[in-house]
Amino acid sequence: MKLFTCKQIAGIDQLTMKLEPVLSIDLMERASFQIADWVIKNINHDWQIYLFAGPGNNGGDALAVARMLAWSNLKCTVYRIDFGRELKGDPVINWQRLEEQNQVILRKIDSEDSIPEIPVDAIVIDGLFGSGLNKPLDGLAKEIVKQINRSGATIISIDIPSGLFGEDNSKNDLSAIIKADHTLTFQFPKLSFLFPENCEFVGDWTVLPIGLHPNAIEQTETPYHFLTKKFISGKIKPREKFSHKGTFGHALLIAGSYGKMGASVLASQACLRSGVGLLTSHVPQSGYEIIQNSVPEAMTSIDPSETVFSEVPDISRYSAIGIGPGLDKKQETQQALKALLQAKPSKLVIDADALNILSENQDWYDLLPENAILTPHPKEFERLAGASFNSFERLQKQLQFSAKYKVIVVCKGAHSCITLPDGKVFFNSTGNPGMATGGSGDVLTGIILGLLAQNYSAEDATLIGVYLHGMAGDLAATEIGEYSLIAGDLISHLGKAFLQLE
Ligand SMILES: NC(=O)C1=CN([C@@H]2O[C@H](COP(=O)(O)OP(=O)(O)OC[C@H]3O[C@@H](n4cnc5c(N)ncnc54)[C@H](OP(=O)(O)O)[C@@H]3O)[C@@H](O)[C@H]2O)[C@H](O)CC1
Ligand SMILES: [K+]
Repeated sequence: MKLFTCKQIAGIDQLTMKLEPVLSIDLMERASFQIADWVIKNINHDWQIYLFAGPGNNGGDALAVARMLAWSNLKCTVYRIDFGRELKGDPVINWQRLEEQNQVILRKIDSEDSIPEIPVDAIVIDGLFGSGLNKPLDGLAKEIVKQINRSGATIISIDIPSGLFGEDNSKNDLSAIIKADHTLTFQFPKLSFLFPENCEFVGDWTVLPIGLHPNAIEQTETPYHFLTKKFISGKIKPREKFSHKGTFGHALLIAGSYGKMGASVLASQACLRSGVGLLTSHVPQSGYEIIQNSVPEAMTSIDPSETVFSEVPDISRYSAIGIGPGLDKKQETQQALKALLQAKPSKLVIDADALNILSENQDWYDLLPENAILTPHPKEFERLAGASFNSFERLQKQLQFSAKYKVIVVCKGAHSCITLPDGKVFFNSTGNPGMATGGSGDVLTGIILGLLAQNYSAEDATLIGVYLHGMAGDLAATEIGEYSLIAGDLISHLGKAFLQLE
């Protein structure tokens, strides 16, 4: 699914009105109906509903929602912020319709004294400001937001929590943003919803389709995408009847050191469960028995060192290479990593300690092969590319890094963010907090490696791998919950995840 900036969404609205055609008031009615329908299905009908309406179309939505909730006899009071300016456009029509309906209590807020006290067992519907916010909230608007946040009531935001920008909140006043329990957003999630620091404002979010015109969406260019099941399913290649293990590639995994062999075991198992034909796991001598016993399906390549990776094996036989999990950062490992990069492997995944070694040797970045896949978590990315003030700034750094070194970067987390050298950005839609546990990243490396070896392009191996990894986590969580989830559960649910994509 494409993701757009708020400005672009306004453009898509305009195009929809022209192409469908539909009047703006009717588009507002359609959008508001979706909100009202969700509210009616999801809230306790005995509770008082406080609707807050701002001066623009977000406020217009709130007014229409109030009228629709009254059809179902819900107890609604509308508070319309009054900056002393006349309402304009569609909100005027919706105000008049509410007056005519005469079933909803209508109040205006024109000073701090007129801001209501809101009881805890109330529902607040926040239609103060939406995608048309043009500066941080202050004055009366900020006071209303603070009062709503203080109330402890259940807050449902229309389209976007009031005060939050759809993209960059680096310069925003964070004390002047609604902290919603639920955000009901129109047609597309906004970029800022995907950044962890905004979770306290956005709460749980739901996308409500409002029938924006497919041609308008198609015509509007964007670098931002949200991974969907349909998109990923379309990338999975069927396994042909006459294929054999040679058809599905031979992966080399360089992982594990004395005391950290679990990383090699997990990544090896995940690689095999991702459909690779053959896997060779390169391990130090002390890891030989461990890997043979734990992953009998894998072949082994044994390093001369007893404890760490110290020498690159002949890489010519392998279709893809993965390096990093559990490697440690000993001097001989650092030199061996450099030698591997100098050998210019054509398909490479780099994770964990291999990334940490790189960040301590930044002059090696130029050795990175084109389309190498780097899978840092935010801290590892910070070591690679420097600190960022927030996730939006980090995304800009990530894009620069991908473009400069022509590599794919996966910044792992909730909604893992993937950047490509051509400037495209993909946010993942699968996964859950249960996956924040040791070994989860090793599993991802194994999956991506397995797909790369099967001759998926670096881009596809990354997108499918990230999505599958999260999906396996979601399937595991439905069976055992998030608390008890461990990395091994991701591997044992990979099969079911693949089945869902067929
Ligand atoms: N496709 C869709 O998503 C649809 C969305 N709809 C809804 O429309 C809003 C966007 O509506 P818009 O009128 O563009 O914007 P807002 O309602 O967010 O607010 C604009 C007004 O607010 C004033 N403003 C902006 N920032 C501030 C501020 N910091 N302090 C005070 N006032 C502010 C602005 O006034 P200016 O004079 O400054 O321009 C405007 O008066 C979207 O979010 C959806 O809810 C449609 O209903 C259906 C299609
Ligand atoms: K809002």
